[in-house]
Amino acid sequence: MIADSPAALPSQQKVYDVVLKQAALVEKLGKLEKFPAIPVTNRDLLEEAYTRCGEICAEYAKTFYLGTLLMTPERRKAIWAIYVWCRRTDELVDGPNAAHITPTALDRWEQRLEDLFVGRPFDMLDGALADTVSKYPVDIQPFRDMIEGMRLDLVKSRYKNFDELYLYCYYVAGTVGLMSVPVMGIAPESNASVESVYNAGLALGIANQLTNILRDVGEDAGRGRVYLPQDELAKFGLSDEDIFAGKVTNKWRAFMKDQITRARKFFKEAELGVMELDKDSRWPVWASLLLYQQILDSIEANDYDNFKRRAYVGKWKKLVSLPSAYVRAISPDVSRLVPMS
Ligand SMILES: CC(C)=CCC/C(C)=C/CC/C(C)=C/CC/C(C)=C/[C@@H]1[C@@H](COP(=O)(O)OP(=O)(O)O)[C@]1(C)CC/C=C(\C)CC/C=C(\C)CCC=C(C)C
Ligand SMILES: [Mn+2]
Repeated sequence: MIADSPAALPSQQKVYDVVLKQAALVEKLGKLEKFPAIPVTNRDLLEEAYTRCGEICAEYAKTFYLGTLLMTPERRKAIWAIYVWCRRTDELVDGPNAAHITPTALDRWEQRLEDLFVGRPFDMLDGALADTVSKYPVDIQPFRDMIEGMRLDLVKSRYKNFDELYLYCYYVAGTVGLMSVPVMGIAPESNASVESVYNAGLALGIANQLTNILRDVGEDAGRGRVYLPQDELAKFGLSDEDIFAGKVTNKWRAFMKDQITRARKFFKEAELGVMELDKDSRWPVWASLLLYQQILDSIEANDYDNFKRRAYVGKWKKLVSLPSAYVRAISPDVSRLVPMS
């Protein structure tokens, strides 16, 4: 779906404005690493902060961490800093203290974000991100929007239609694509327009989140949450009651096939952009794309029982995917995205 086409959903058009703003920032400031870094008074402390970010990343996302080791040291540190900020943001609503999180706490977290973007970090992990955003053309809006997604999670547990769900997926995951592309960099030989590459990054976030949602249907239902479009459930003769009953019926299988097809379309859209990224950034992206896609295969292999069986990608399959991602990352390819005008 071309987000600026008349057929696009209102939420897709709204999100596309953020893509355009981010792309304009990159074009205005140059594609990469042209920023003077904010003066850092204690370089050792900053290095320590980045090291800690790397450790957290390795602890929570081992495969992804391995992928980042192929990136240049500067980019890898920046991606770790972004990862840690995202992880901490998600932990606010999903972590051990989630029951105590109020909108005011999220407002405070957002104030910390605003502060770090102007070079006033609250703690050392914020300090790493402050350094990153001073070096790369990263816009603050996707970060604000991720917090908005967490706000939504505090008050909303049903999604009327895909338009509403798309916006949620953008907030909590599409934003990650928009935060990461400026660091990963667009290949100097790429003929694609900046916004088409950002759009592909956004699509990867959306695809990942749709996959997350489909994998976690049973777990989310256990928390009283249904992250599925209510109108589409109704179209298949299903309702919340069926989700809470957790029985795999033919109606459920048909509904799930439809949802999986949609998630795969977003993965396809994302694939087009990976080859436009800087060469040394492609491998971790391919790896995450291939691994996440396999979760959809696993749901199918479980005969669509995402109520009681958790779809996962086994160690062996993960291992096999890594060289395959590597081969894709190094193979020469011609641009298939919208060329620069
Ligand atoms: C051109 C092109 C294709 C560029 C690639 C752009 C790119 C790097 C996109 C990354 C997409 C990505 C990994 C999105 C993350 C989606 C995700 C899993 C979001 C999760 C949200 C909340 O979901 P929920 O609570 O339902 O799920 P859990 O049960 O908690 O799992 C998140 C947890 C939000 C927080 C996100 C992160 C911690 C991941 C942040 C990742 C990075 C900054 C690194 C991304 C880089 C690579 C190489 C994958
Ligand atoms: Mn979470």
